[in-house]
Amino acid sequence: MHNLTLAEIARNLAEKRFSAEELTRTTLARIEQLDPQLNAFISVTDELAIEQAKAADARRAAGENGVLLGAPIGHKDLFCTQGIRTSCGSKILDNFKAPYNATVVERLAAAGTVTLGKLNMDEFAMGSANESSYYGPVKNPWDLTRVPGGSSGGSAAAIAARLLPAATGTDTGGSIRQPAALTNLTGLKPTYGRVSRWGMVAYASSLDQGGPMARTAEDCALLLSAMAGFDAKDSTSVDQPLDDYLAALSQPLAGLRIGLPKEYFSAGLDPKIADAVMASVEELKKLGATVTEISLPNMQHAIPSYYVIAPAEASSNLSRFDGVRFGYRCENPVDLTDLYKRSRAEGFGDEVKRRIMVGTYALSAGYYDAYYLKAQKIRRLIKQDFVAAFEQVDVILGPTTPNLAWKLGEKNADPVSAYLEDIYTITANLAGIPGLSMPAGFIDGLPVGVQLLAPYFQEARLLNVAHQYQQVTDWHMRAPAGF
Ligand SMILES: NC(=O)C[C@H](N)C(=O)O
Repeated sequence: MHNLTLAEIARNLAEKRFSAEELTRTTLARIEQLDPQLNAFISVTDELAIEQAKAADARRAAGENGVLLGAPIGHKDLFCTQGIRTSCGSKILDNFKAPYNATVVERLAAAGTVTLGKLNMDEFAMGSANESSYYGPVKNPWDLTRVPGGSSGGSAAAIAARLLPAATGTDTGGSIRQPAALTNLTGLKPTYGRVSRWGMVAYASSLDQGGPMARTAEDCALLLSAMAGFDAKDSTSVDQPLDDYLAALSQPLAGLRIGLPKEYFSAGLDPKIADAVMASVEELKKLGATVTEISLPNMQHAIPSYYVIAPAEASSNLSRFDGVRFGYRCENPVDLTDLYKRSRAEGFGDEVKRRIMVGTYALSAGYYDAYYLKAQKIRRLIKQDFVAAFEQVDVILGPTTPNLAWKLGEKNADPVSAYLEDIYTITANLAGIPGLSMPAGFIDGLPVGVQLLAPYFQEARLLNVAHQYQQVTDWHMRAPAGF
């Protein structure tokens, strides 16, 4: 059962080969048996899962047949779940039980999904290795001595190890696509505004976007269809009708114009990854795509501008965690200032503190123009690069990451080396365009991801290209040994 995709589960449930409750109990047993090796779950919500599974079976018995009815999923632990711990991977929210459900959680529950748990993540989604979590690092099922990527590393590890067929993630600067690449998954960051951010603990509000992670593009299409859409509770949600993501999957690729940005293949990219990416291009050509070299000249400024904008927004967003209203409070404060200071000093981890300091500095009087404003101007240039490129091509293709999954602890001494892992992914966040990572091969037993980028609101196109590629390749079907 554990190797089934969401689409296959839907067929089996419809044919009554097993019930949602049976599937849920089997999945819970597998999580209990195997998760200790991975640390992918912060909370396993077994009672809720059984309750939701029974409800899904009852809805099916009453004649409903939604594709996600009874589908097991997990949520990254920054989506608020009513009455259930929503920790954001941080000590400061370790005791926080959300009083309401995030829109994404609410919509997926209404579609009949069964929530098996809340998934580990980098603290406040800050990281690319899932090592900054208060609950300890997550291990990559392809090699337990390596990182799964981050910040949605728990979601990635759980799906790759077949503990779940699919999960939610969020992507502020690559956090869905980079862990998907490092664990052999398909992960989609939708256009900014396509998926509601209401009830998602905010990191960098102008960049954060929730999205699906699964093994196949088809499963991502199934999840996105339920997650996405206008939400009046999120002021940046865009009121535009959803495309039919499932119908789009079967479009032939004949005539598809692919752009390869020369900046994505320059120094810094592992040459073996470059070879795997070019092999995927050859497959797409066989499906009728044409290929042109393009340029995204401002890409080199993406990391510096992201690491001003994201910490600046984080320093503002995280000011609400003060020991008074939410979460952790220090013991025996002598006065209010002491309460603030010690609650935050004891509650936040090192990476979060580093970013709060950088962000506060960048926003402080006298430095705002030099850093934040300049970074915003660069952001505009990056967006214009994409707009110009998409006049020539339909999708942009390149590596998702410059390296394969690295050893746990390897980049801890030098945070900037981890920041550089986001080099190919964060431009999509800065511009707000959608991006997808799909499995494209292995090097020394470790997965390689290929990234596809498309114009605003063309998630259907990304899913279509990935699905067609997955019809002629089987990388996405490979499972790690031992899982
Ligand atoms: N949240 C993300 O998208 C991850 C990114 N590596 C960051 O640390 O900001």
